[in-house]
Amino acid sequence: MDEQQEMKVKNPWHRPHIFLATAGIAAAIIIMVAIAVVQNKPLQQKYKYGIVLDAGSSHTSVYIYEWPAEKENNTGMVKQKQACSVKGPGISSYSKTPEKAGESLKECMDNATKTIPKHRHPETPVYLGATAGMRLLKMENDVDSKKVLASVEKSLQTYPFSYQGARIITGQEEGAFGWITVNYLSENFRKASRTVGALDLGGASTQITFVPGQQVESSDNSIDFRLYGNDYHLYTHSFLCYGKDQVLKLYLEQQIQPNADMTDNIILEDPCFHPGYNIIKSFQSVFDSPCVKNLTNSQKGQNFTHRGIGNWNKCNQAIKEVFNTSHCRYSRCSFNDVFQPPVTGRFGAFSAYFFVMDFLNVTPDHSLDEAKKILEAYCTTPWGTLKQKHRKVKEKYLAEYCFSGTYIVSLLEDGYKFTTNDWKNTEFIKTIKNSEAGWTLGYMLNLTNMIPAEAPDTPLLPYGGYVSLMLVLSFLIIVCIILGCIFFRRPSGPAHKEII
Ligand SMILES: Nc1ccn([C@@H]2O[C@H](COP(=O)(O)OP(=O)(O)O)[C@@H](O)[C@H]2O)c(=O)n1
Ligand SMILES: [Ca+2]
Repeated sequence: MDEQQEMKVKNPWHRPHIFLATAGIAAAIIIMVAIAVVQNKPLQQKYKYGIVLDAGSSHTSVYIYEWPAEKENNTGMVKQKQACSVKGPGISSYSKTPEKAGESLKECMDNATKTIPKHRHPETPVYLGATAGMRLLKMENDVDSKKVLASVEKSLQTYPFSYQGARIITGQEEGAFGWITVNYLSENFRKASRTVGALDLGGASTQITFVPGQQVESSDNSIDFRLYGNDYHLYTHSFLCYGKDQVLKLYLEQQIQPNADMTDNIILEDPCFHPGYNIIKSFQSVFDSPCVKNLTNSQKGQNFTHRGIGNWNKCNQAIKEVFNTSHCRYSRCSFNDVFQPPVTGRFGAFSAYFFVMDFLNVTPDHSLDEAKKILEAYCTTPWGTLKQKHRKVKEKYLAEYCFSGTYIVSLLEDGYKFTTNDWKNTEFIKTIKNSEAGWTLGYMLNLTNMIPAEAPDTPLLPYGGYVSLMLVLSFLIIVCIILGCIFFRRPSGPAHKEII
Protein backbone atom coordinates (compact mmCIF):
# COMPACT_ATOMS: atom_id res chain seq x y z
CA MET A 1 0.00 0.00 0.00
CA ASP A 2 1.58 3.36 -0.99
CA GLU A 3 1.48 6.48 1.27
CA GLN A 4 -1.15 8.25 -0.82
CA GLN A 5 -3.46 5.34 -0.49
CA GLU A 6 -2.75 5.11 3.24
CA MET A 7 -3.67 8.82 3.83
CA LYS A 8 -6.81 8.50 1.75
CA VAL A 9 -8.22 5.73 3.92
CA LYS A 10 -7.63 7.84 7.10
CA ASN A 11 -10.59 10.05 6.01
CA PRO A 12 -13.49 8.01 7.42
CA TRP A 13 -16.03 9.41 4.92
CA HIS A 14 -13.90 7.93 2.23
CA ARG A 15 -14.39 4.51 3.77
CA PRO A 16 -17.76 3.23 2.58
CA HIS A 17 -18.22 0.82 5.52
CA ILE A 18 -17.92 3.65 8.13
CA PHE A 19 -20.35 5.78 6.16
CA LEU A 20 -22.74 2.86 5.89
CA ALA A 21 -22.42 2.03 9.60
CA THR A 22 -23.20 5.64 10.60
CA ALA A 23 -26.15 5.80 8.25
CA GLY A 24 -27.31 2.42 9.59
CA ILE A 25 -27.14 3.58 13.25
CA ALA A 26 -29.03 6.79 12.38
CA ALA A 27 -31.70 4.80 10.53
CA ALA A 28 -32.00 2.34 13.42
CA ILE A 29 -32.44 5.20 15.91
CA ILE A 30 -35.09 6.81 13.73
CA ILE A 31 -36.93 3.50 13.40
CA MET A 32 -36.72 2.88 17.18
CA VAL A 33 -38.06 6.38 17.90
CA ALA A 34 -40.86 5.87 15.40
CA ILE A 35 -41.82 2.51 16.97
CA ALA A 36 -41.70 3.93 20.52
CA VAL A 37 -43.77 6.95 19.49
CA VAL A 38 -46.39 4.83 17.77
CA GLN A 39 -46.57 2.38 20.68
CA ASN A 40 -47.09 5.12 23.26
CA LYS A 41 -49.41 7.24 21.17
CA PRO A 42 -52.81 7.72 22.88
CA LEU A 43 -55.01 5.46 20.83
CA GLN A 44 -57.66 7.97 19.97
CA GLN A 45 -60.50 5.66 19.04
CA LYS A 46 -59.85 3.06 21.74
CA TYR A 47 -62.17 3.82 24.64
CA LYS A 48 -63.73 1.61 27.24
CA TYR A 49 -67.11 2.26 28.79
CA GLY A 50 -69.10 1.75 31.97
CA ILE A 51 -72.79 2.38 32.77
CA VAL A 52 -74.20 3.38 36.16
CA LEU A 53 -77.91 3.87 36.86
CA ASP A 54 -78.70 6.26 39.70
CA ALA A 55 -82.12 5.10 40.89
CA GLY A 56 -83.01 8.08 43.08
CA SER A 57 -86.20 8.71 45.02
CA SER A 58 -87.55 11.17 42.46
CA HIS A 59 -86.08 9.90 39.20
CA THR A 60 -83.53 7.58 37.58
CA SER A 61 -80.55 8.74 35.51
CA VAL A 62 -78.39 6.54 33.30
CA TYR A 63 -74.75 7.67 33.11
CA ILE A 64 -72.28 6.42 30.52
CA TYR A 65 -68.61 6.88 31.43
CA GLU A 66 -65.66 6.47 29.07
CA TRP A 67 -61.86 6.24 29.47
CA PRO A 68 -58.91 5.54 27.18
CA ALA A 69 -58.52 1.77 26.92
CA GLU A 70 -54.79 1.80 27.72
CA LYS A 71 -54.86 4.12 30.70
CA GLU A 72 -57.37 2.73 33.17
CA ASN A 73 -55.25 3.38 36.22
CA ASN A 74 -54.45 7.03 35.61
CA THR A 75 -56.67 9.19 37.74
CA GLY A 76 -58.49 11.93 35.91
CA MET A 77 -59.04 9.74 32.87
CA VAL A 78 -62.67 8.69 33.33
CA LYS A 79 -65.21 11.15 31.95
CA GLN A 80 -68.97 11.24 31.61
CA LYS A 81 -69.92 10.65 28.00
CA GLN A 82 -73.69 10.83 28.30
CA ALA A 83 -76.48 11.20 30.85
CA CYS A 84 -80.01 10.06 30.09
CA SER A 85 -82.92 11.00 32.31
CA VAL A 86 -85.48 8.18 32.59
CA LYS A 87 -89.05 9.35 31.94
CA GLY A 88 -91.41 9.09 34.89
CA PRO A 89 -90.83 8.84 38.66
CA GLY A 90 -88.16 6.99 40.66
CA ILE A 91 -88.29 3.18 40.74
CA SER A 92 -89.66 3.09 44.31
CA SER A 93 -92.88 4.66 42.96
CA TYR A 94 -93.58 1.42 41.06
CA SER A 95 -94.07 -0.62 44.25
CA LYS A 96 -97.59 -1.64 43.22
CA THR A 97 -96.69 -2.19 39.53
CA PRO A 98 -93.11 -3.49 39.76
CA GLU A 99 -92.89 -4.66 36.14
CA LYS A 100 -93.15 -1.00 35.08
CA ALA A 101 -89.94 -0.17 36.96
CA GLY A 102 -87.91 -2.29 34.53
CA GLU A 103 -89.85 -1.08 31.49
CA SER A 104 -89.15 2.55 32.43
CA LEU A 105 -85.41 2.03 31.80
CA LYS A 106 -85.88 0.87 28.20
CA GLU A 107 -85.48 4.19 26.37
CA CYS A 108 -82.26 5.22 28.13
CA MET A 109 -80.76 1.72 27.91
CA ASP A 110 -81.58 1.53 24.19
CA ASN A 111 -79.75 4.85 23.84
CA ALA A 112 -76.74 3.40 25.66
CA THR A 113 -76.68 0.48 23.21
CA LYS A 114 -76.39 2.98 20.36
CA THR A 115 -73.84 5.25 22.07
CA ILE A 116 -71.35 2.53 23.05
CA PRO A 117 -69.54 0.87 20.09
CA LYS A 118 -70.85 -2.64 19.52
CA HIS A 119 -67.51 -4.43 19.98
CA ARG A 120 -67.28 -2.98 23.50
CA HIS A 121 -70.76 -4.14 24.62
CA PRO A 122 -69.81 -7.49 26.23
CA GLU A 123 -67.08 -5.92 28.41
CA THR A 124 -69.07 -2.82 29.45
CA PRO A 125 -70.14 -3.16 33.11
CA VAL A 126 -73.64 -2.01 34.16
CA TYR A 127 -74.39 -1.17 37.79
CA LEU A 128 -77.66 0.04 39.29
CA GLY A 129 -77.58 1.71 42.68
CA ALA A 130 -80.82 2.71 44.36
CA THR A 131 -80.83 5.35 47.08
CA ALA A 132 -83.22 6.71 49.69
CA GLY A 133 -86.52 6.13 47.87
CA MET A 134 -85.80 2.39 47.87
CA ARG A 135 -84.44 2.51 51.45
CA LEU A 136 -87.80 3.89 52.53
CA LEU A 137 -89.75 1.34 50.46
CA LYS A 138 -87.67 -1.47 51.99
CA MET A 139 -88.54 -0.18 55.48
CA GLU A 140 -92.21 0.01 54.53
CA ASN A 141 -92.48 -3.21 52.56
CA ASP A 142 -89.48 -5.47 52.05
CA VAL A 143 -91.31 -7.74 49.57
CA ASP A 144 -92.31 -4.83 47.35
CA SER A 145 -88.76 -3.45 47.32
CA LYS A 146 -87.42 -6.88 46.26
CA LYS A 147 -89.98 -7.05 43.43
CA VAL A 148 -88.90 -3.64 42.14
CA LEU A 149 -85.20 -4.64 42.23
CA ALA A 150 -86.01 -7.94 40.48
CA SER A 151 -87.86 -6.02 37.77
CA VAL A 152 -84.98 -3.64 37.02
CA GLU A 153 -82.55 -6.56 37.16
CA LYS A 154 -84.59 -8.51 34.58
CA SER A 155 -84.71 -5.48 32.30
CA LEU A 156 -80.96 -4.74 32.53
CA GLN A 157 -80.07 -8.38 31.84
CA THR A 158 -81.72 -8.18 28.42
CA TYR A 159 -78.96 -5.83 27.21
CA PRO A 160 -75.68 -7.00 25.64
CA PHE A 161 -73.59 -5.45 28.44
CA SER A 162 -71.91 -7.08 31.42
CA TYR A 163 -74.60 -6.79 34.12
CA GLN A 164 -73.02 -6.36 37.56
CA GLY A 165 -76.05 -6.11 39.83
CA ALA A 166 -78.82 -3.83 41.12
CA ARG A 167 -78.83 -3.01 44.83
CA ILE A 168 -79.79 -0.43 47.40
CA ILE A 169 -76.59 1.36 48.34
CA THR A 170 -76.05 2.48 51.93
CA GLY A 171 -76.10 6.11 53.01
CA GLN A 172 -72.36 5.84 53.83
CA GLU A 173 -71.62 4.61 50.31
CA GLU A 174 -73.71 7.42 48.84
CA GLY A 175 -71.78 10.02 50.84
CA ALA A 176 -68.30 8.52 50.37
CA PHE A 177 -68.64 7.92 46.62
CA GLY A 178 -69.96 11.46 46.12
CA TRP A 179 -66.81 12.68 47.88
CA ILE A 180 -64.61 10.44 45.69
CA THR A 181 -66.33 11.78 42.54
CA VAL A 182 -65.77 15.47 43.28
CA ASN A 183 -62.17 14.95 44.38
CA TYR A 184 -61.36 12.63 41.45
CA LEU A 185 -62.78 15.13 38.95
CA SER A 186 -60.87 17.97 40.64
CA GLU A 187 -57.70 15.80 40.41
CA ASN A 188 -57.09 16.21 44.14
CA PHE A 189 -55.90 12.60 44.53
CA ARG A 190 -53.32 12.71 41.73
CA LYS A 191 -51.99 16.08 42.82
CA ALA A 192 -52.21 15.15 46.52
CA SER A 193 -53.97 18.52 47.05
CA ARG A 194 -56.34 19.33 49.91
CA THR A 195 -59.63 17.55 49.37
CA VAL A 196 -63.04 19.23 49.21
CA GLY A 197 -66.00 18.08 51.28
CA ALA A 198 -69.13 16.79 49.53
CA LEU A 199 -72.70 17.85 50.24
CA ASP A 200 -75.45 15.93 48.40
CA LEU A 201 -79.11 16.86 48.73
CA GLY A 202 -81.61 14.40 47.30
CA GLY A 203 -85.37 14.15 47.55
CA ALA A 204 -85.39 11.59 50.38
CA SER A 205 -81.97 11.81 52.02
CA THR A 206 -78.98 14.11 52.31
CA GLN A 207 -75.27 13.42 52.85
CA ILE A 208 -72.31 15.31 54.30
CA THR A 209 -68.76 13.94 53.83
CA PHE A 210 -65.39 15.56 54.56
CA VAL A 211 -61.90 14.96 55.97
CA PRO A 212 -62.33 16.08 59.59
CA GLY A 213 -59.76 17.81 61.76
CA GLN A 214 -60.45 15.49 64.68
CA GLN A 215 -61.15 11.85 65.55
CA VAL A 216 -64.50 10.42 64.42
CA GLU A 217 -66.24 9.28 67.61
CA SER A 218 -68.78 6.91 66.04
CA SER A 219 -67.74 4.04 63.78
CA ASP A 220 -70.93 4.47 61.68
CA ASN A 221 -69.62 7.84 60.52
CA SER A 222 -66.10 6.81 59.70
CA ILE A 223 -64.79 5.49 56.40
CA ASP A 224 -61.19 5.03 55.24
CA PHE A 225 -59.69 4.92 51.76
CA ARG A 226 -56.16 4.53 50.46
CA LEU A 227 -56.00 6.30 47.12
CA TYR A 228 -52.97 7.05 45.00
CA GLY A 229 -50.56 6.52 47.87
CA ASN A 230 -52.43 8.59 50.46
CA ASP A 231 -54.67 7.57 53.36
CA TYR A 232 -57.96 9.41 53.76
CA HIS A 233 -60.02 9.14 56.95
CA LEU A 234 -63.47 10.48 56.16
CA TYR A 235 -66.39 11.60 58.23
CA THR A 236 -69.69 10.84 56.51
CA HIS A 237 -73.35 10.86 57.46
CA SER A 238 -76.55 10.31 55.55
CA PHE A 239 -79.79 11.66 57.01
CA LEU A 240 -82.72 9.59 55.83
CA CYS A 241 -85.93 11.67 55.52
CA TYR A 242 -83.89 14.91 55.29
CA GLY A 243 -83.88 15.12 51.49
CA LYS A 244 -85.88 18.14 50.35
CA ASP A 245 -89.10 16.27 49.49
CA GLN A 246 -89.30 14.12 52.64
CA VAL A 247 -88.27 16.95 54.97
CA LEU A 248 -91.17 18.97 53.59
CA LYS A 249 -93.44 16.20 54.90
CA LEU A 250 -91.74 16.35 58.33
CA TYR A 251 -92.19 20.09 58.33
CA LEU A 252 -95.86 19.96 57.26
CA GLU A 253 -96.59 17.30 59.87
CA GLN A 254 -95.18 19.65 62.53
CA GLN A 255 -97.16 22.57 61.17
CA ILE A 256 -100.38 20.65 61.18
CA GLN A 257 -99.98 19.03 64.62
CA PRO A 258 -101.53 21.83 66.68
CA ASN A 259 -104.82 21.06 64.89
CA ALA A 260 -104.63 17.39 65.78
CA ASP A 261 -108.38 17.03 65.42
CA MET A 262 -108.52 16.19 61.78
CA THR A 263 -112.27 15.90 61.56
CA ASP A 264 -112.68 19.62 60.81
CA ASN A 265 -111.92 21.37 57.60
CA ILE A 266 -108.26 22.04 58.34
CA ILE A 267 -106.58 25.15 56.97
CA LEU A 268 -102.79 25.20 57.16
CA GLU A 269 -101.41 28.75 57.06
CA ASP A 270 -97.90 28.16 55.86
CA PRO A 271 -95.12 30.81 56.14
CA CYS A 272 -92.92 28.90 53.64
CA PHE A 273 -95.48 29.13 50.83
CA HIS A 274 -96.34 32.24 48.83
CA PRO A 275 -99.19 34.63 49.64
CA GLY A 276 -102.08 33.71 47.36
CA TYR A 277 -101.10 30.01 47.27
CA ASN A 278 -104.28 28.16 48.23
CA ILE A 279 -104.52 24.49 47.31
CA ILE A 280 -106.61 21.64 48.67
CA LYS A 281 -104.47 18.55 49.28
CA SER A 282 -105.29 15.10 50.65
CA PHE A 283 -103.56 13.94 53.83
CA GLN A 284 -102.80 10.73 52.00
CA SER A 285 -100.78 12.51 49.29
CA VAL A 286 -98.69 14.46 51.79
CA PHE A 287 -98.25 11.98 54.62
CA ASP A 288 -97.88 8.70 52.77
CA SER A 289 -94.30 7.99 53.87
CA PRO A 290 -92.47 6.14 56.65
CA CYS A 291 -90.76 9.45 57.49
CA VAL A 292 -93.99 10.71 59.10
CA LYS A 293 -96.51 9.17 61.47
CA ASN A 294 -99.03 6.69 60.15
CA LEU A 295 -102.40 8.13 59.23
CA THR A 296 -105.52 6.71 60.80
CA ASN A 297 -108.10 5.27 58.43
CA SER A 298 -110.40 8.27 58.89
CA GLN A 299 -107.56 10.67 58.13
CA LYS A 300 -106.68 8.83 54.94
CA GLY A 301 -109.65 10.10 52.98
CA GLN A 302 -109.44 13.63 54.33
CA ASN A 303 -108.25 16.86 52.74
CA PHE A 304 -106.74 20.07 54.08
CA THR A 305 -106.31 23.53 52.64
CA HIS A 306 -102.67 24.50 52.16
CA ARG A 307 -102.57 28.31 52.29
CA GLY A 308 -99.39 30.32 51.84
CA ILE A 309 -98.69 33.45 53.91
CA GLY A 310 -95.10 34.13 52.70
CA ASN A 311 -93.33 35.08 55.91
CA TRP A 312 -89.68 34.20 55.61
CA ASN A 313 -88.68 34.79 59.25
CA LYS A 314 -91.47 32.53 60.49
CA CYS A 315 -90.61 29.99 57.78
CA ASN A 316 -86.95 29.96 58.86
CA GLN A 317 -87.96 29.54 62.52
CA ALA A 318 -90.38 26.71 61.72
CA ILE A 319 -87.81 24.83 59.59
CA LYS A 320 -85.30 24.87 62.47
CA GLU A 321 -87.76 22.69 64.38
CA VAL A 322 -87.07 19.72 62.11
CA PHE A 323 -83.57 19.48 63.61
CA ASN A 324 -83.65 17.89 67.04
CA THR A 325 -80.73 19.33 68.99
CA SER A 326 -81.97 18.51 72.50
CA HIS A 327 -79.77 15.45 72.94
CA CYS A 328 -76.17 14.52 72.03
CA ARG A 329 -74.32 11.48 73.31
CA TYR A 330 -70.98 12.55 71.76
CA SER A 331 -68.68 15.52 72.32
CA ARG A 332 -70.56 17.34 69.57
CA CYS A 333 -73.48 16.64 67.26
CA SER A 334 -75.09 18.06 64.14
CA PHE A 335 -78.67 17.10 65.01
CA ASN A 336 -80.79 14.05 65.92
CA ASP A 337 -78.00 12.78 68.20
CA VAL A 338 -75.62 12.30 65.26
CA PHE A 339 -71.90 12.88 65.87
CA GLN A 340 -70.28 15.51 63.67
CA PRO A 341 -66.84 17.11 63.97
CA PRO A 342 -66.61 20.83 63.09
CA VAL A 343 -66.76 21.34 59.33
CA THR A 344 -63.47 22.36 57.77
CA GLY A 345 -62.12 23.31 54.34
CA ARG A 346 -63.98 23.84 51.09
CA PHE A 347 -67.25 22.12 50.14
CA GLY A 348 -68.90 21.24 46.85
CA ALA A 349 -72.71 21.10 47.21
CA PHE A 350 -74.50 19.28 44.40
CA SER A 351 -77.75 17.67 43.21
CA ALA A 352 -80.74 19.56 44.70
CA TYR A 353 -78.41 22.06 46.44
CA PHE A 354 -77.45 23.17 42.96
CA PHE A 355 -80.92 22.99 41.34
CA VAL A 356 -82.54 25.11 44.06
CA MET A 357 -79.77 27.71 44.37
CA ASP A 358 -79.46 27.94 40.59
CA PHE A 359 -83.18 28.68 40.27
CA LEU A 360 -82.99 31.32 43.02
CA ASN A 361 -79.86 32.85 41.40
CA VAL A 362 -77.84 32.46 44.58
CA THR A 363 -74.18 32.30 43.54
CA PRO A 364 -70.90 31.77 45.47
CA ASP A 365 -70.45 35.56 45.34
CA HIS A 366 -73.45 36.08 47.63
CA SER A 367 -72.75 36.18 51.34
CA LEU A 368 -74.96 34.13 53.66
CA ASP A 369 -76.86 37.30 54.59
CA GLU A 370 -77.38 38.21 50.94
CA ALA A 371 -78.65 34.69 50.24
CA LYS A 372 -81.18 35.11 53.05
CA LYS A 373 -82.32 38.47 51.58
CA ILE A 374 -82.84 36.80 48.20
CA LEU A 375 -84.88 34.06 49.86
CA GLU A 376 -86.96 36.57 51.79
CA ALA A 377 -87.77 38.46 48.61
CA TYR A 378 -88.68 35.23 46.82
CA CYS A 379 -90.84 33.85 49.64
CA THR A 380 -92.88 37.06 49.95
CA THR A 381 -93.58 37.28 46.19
CA PRO A 382 -97.29 36.62 45.54
CA TRP A 383 -98.04 33.23 43.99
CA GLY A 384 -99.86 34.80 41.03
CA THR A 385 -96.86 36.97 40.13
CA LEU A 386 -94.51 33.98 40.25
CA LYS A 387 -96.73 31.83 38.06
CA GLN A 388 -96.83 34.64 35.49
CA LYS A 389 -93.07 35.01 35.55
CA HIS A 390 -92.18 31.31 35.32
CA ARG A 391 -94.81 29.84 33.04
CA LYS A 392 -92.61 26.94 31.99
CA VAL A 393 -91.66 25.76 35.50
CA LYS A 394 -93.84 23.01 36.94
CA GLU A 395 -96.11 24.58 39.59
CA LYS A 396 -95.21 22.00 42.23
CA TYR A 397 -91.51 22.88 41.93
CA LEU A 398 -92.17 26.62 41.74
CA ALA A 399 -94.20 26.52 44.94
CA GLU A 400 -91.52 24.59 46.84
CA TYR A 401 -88.38 26.66 46.08
CA CYS A 402 -89.07 29.01 49.02
CA PHE A 403 -89.22 26.06 51.40
CA SER A 404 -86.29 24.21 49.79
CA GLY A 405 -84.01 27.28 49.65
CA THR A 406 -84.76 28.15 53.28
CA TYR A 407 -84.22 24.53 54.27
CA ILE A 408 -80.81 24.47 52.52
CA VAL A 409 -79.63 27.55 54.40
CA SER A 410 -80.96 26.15 57.68
CA LEU A 411 -79.49 22.67 57.09
CA LEU A 412 -76.05 24.21 56.59
CA GLU A 413 -76.30 26.81 59.35
CA ASP A 414 -78.43 25.16 62.05
CA GLY A 415 -77.91 21.52 61.08
CA TYR A 416 -74.24 21.25 60.15
CA LYS A 417 -73.18 24.45 62.03
CA PHE A 418 -71.69 26.24 59.00
CA THR A 419 -70.35 29.69 59.86
CA THR A 420 -70.50 32.63 57.42
CA ASN A 421 -66.92 31.71 56.54
CA ASP A 422 -67.84 28.05 55.84
CA TRP A 423 -70.62 29.37 53.59
CA LYS A 424 -67.98 31.37 51.66
CA ASN A 425 -66.04 28.14 51.22
CA THR A 426 -69.07 26.36 49.74
CA GLU A 427 -69.79 26.18 46.05
CA PHE A 428 -73.04 24.99 44.47
CA ILE A 429 -72.00 22.78 41.58
CA LYS A 430 -73.69 20.67 38.93
CA THR A 431 -70.67 19.43 36.98
CA ILE A 432 -66.88 19.40 37.17
CA LYS A 433 -65.17 19.35 33.74
CA ASN A 434 -68.47 18.29 32.13
CA SER A 435 -69.00 15.27 34.40
CA GLU A 436 -71.89 15.48 36.86
CA ALA A 437 -71.12 15.61 40.58
CA GLY A 438 -72.85 12.72 42.38
CA TRP A 439 -72.09 9.28 43.81
CA THR A 440 -72.26 7.31 40.53
CA LEU A 441 -68.76 7.97 39.14
CA GLY A 442 -67.08 7.24 42.49
CA TYR A 443 -69.13 4.04 42.78
CA MET A 444 -67.95 2.80 39.38
CA LEU A 445 -64.30 3.83 39.97
CA ASN A 446 -64.34 1.86 43.21
CA LEU A 447 -66.00 -1.27 41.82
CA THR A 448 -63.71 -1.39 38.79
CA ASN A 449 -60.59 -0.65 40.92
CA MET A 450 -59.83 2.30 38.72
CA ILE A 451 -58.20 4.47 41.38
CA PRO A 452 -55.01 2.67 42.40
CA ALA A 453 -54.19 2.52 46.13
CA GLU A 454 -50.57 3.37 45.35
CA ALA A 455 -49.22 6.10 43.08
CA PRO A 456 -47.27 4.79 40.05
CA ASP A 457 -43.49 4.42 40.74
CA THR A 458 -42.37 6.77 38.01
CA PRO A 459 -44.11 10.00 37.26
CA LEU A 460 -45.88 9.66 33.95
CA LEU A 461 -44.60 11.90 31.19
CA PRO A 462 -47.28 13.43 29.02
CA TYR A 463 -47.28 12.14 25.45
CA GLY A 464 -45.95 15.43 23.99
CA GLY A 465 -43.10 15.46 26.51
CA TYR A 466 -42.27 11.84 25.68
CA VAL A 467 -42.04 12.54 21.92
CA SER A 468 -39.88 15.65 22.48
CA LEU A 469 -37.54 13.75 24.80
CA MET A 470 -37.06 10.93 22.26
CA LEU A 471 -36.38 13.38 19.42
CA VAL A 472 -33.85 15.39 21.44
CA LEU A 473 -32.04 12.19 22.53
CA SER A 474 -31.84 10.78 19.00
CA PHE A 475 -30.66 14.15 17.66
CA LEU A 476 -27.90 14.23 20.31
CA ILE A 477 -26.77 10.68 19.44
CA ILE A 478 -26.56 11.51 15.73
CA VAL A 479 -24.66 14.75 16.46
CA CYS A 480 -22.22 12.79 18.69
CA ILE A 481 -21.56 10.24 15.92
CA ILE A 482 -20.93 12.97 13.34
CA LEU A 483 -18.69 14.95 15.71
CA GLY A 484 -16.82 11.77 16.60
CA CYS A 485 -16.15 11.02 12.95
CA ILE A 486 -14.94 14.59 12.28
CA PHE A 487 -12.76 14.61 15.39
CA PHE A 488 -10.96 11.38 14.56
CA ARG A 489 -10.46 12.36 10.94
CA ARG A 490 -6.78 13.34 10.14
CA PRO A 491 -6.34 16.51 8.03
CA SER A 492 -6.11 14.92 4.56
CA GLY A 493 -5.73 17.77 2.02
CA PRO A 494 -2.36 19.47 2.83
CA ALA A 495 -0.68 16.27 4.02
CA HIS A 496 -1.55 14.66 0.73
CA LYS A 497 -0.09 17.60 -1.22
CA GLU A 498 3.15 17.63 0.78
CA ILE A 499 3.78 14.03 -0.01
CA ILE A 500 3.31 14.73 -3.68
N1 LIG B 1 -83.70 19.40 37.52
C1 LIG B 1 -83.91 18.92 38.74
C2 LIG B 1 -83.69 17.56 39.01
C3 LIG B 1 -83.89 17.11 40.31
N2 LIG B 1 -84.32 17.96 41.28
C4 LIG B 1 -84.53 17.48 42.65
O1 LIG B 1 -83.33 16.87 43.12
C5 LIG B 1 -83.68 15.83 44.04
C6 LIG B 1 -82.99 14.58 43.55
O2 LIG B 1 -83.21 13.59 44.47
P1 LIG B 1 -83.02 12.03 44.15
O3 LIG B 1 -84.10 11.57 43.22
O4 LIG B 1 -81.64 11.83 43.71
O5 LIG B 1 -83.32 11.42 45.56
P2 LIG B 1 -82.40 10.62 46.62
O6 LIG B 1 -82.73 9.18 46.42
O7 LIG B 1 -80.98 10.96 46.32
O8 LIG B 1 -82.84 11.14 47.96
C7 LIG B 1 -85.20 15.71 44.03
O9 LIG B 1 -85.72 16.42 45.15
C8 LIG B 1 -85.58 16.40 42.74
O10 LIG B 1 -86.87 16.99 42.81
C9 LIG B 1 -84.52 19.29 41.00
O11 LIG B 1 -84.87 20.05 41.91
N3 LIG B 1 -84.33 19.76 39.73
CA1 LIG C 1 -79.57 11.39 44.68
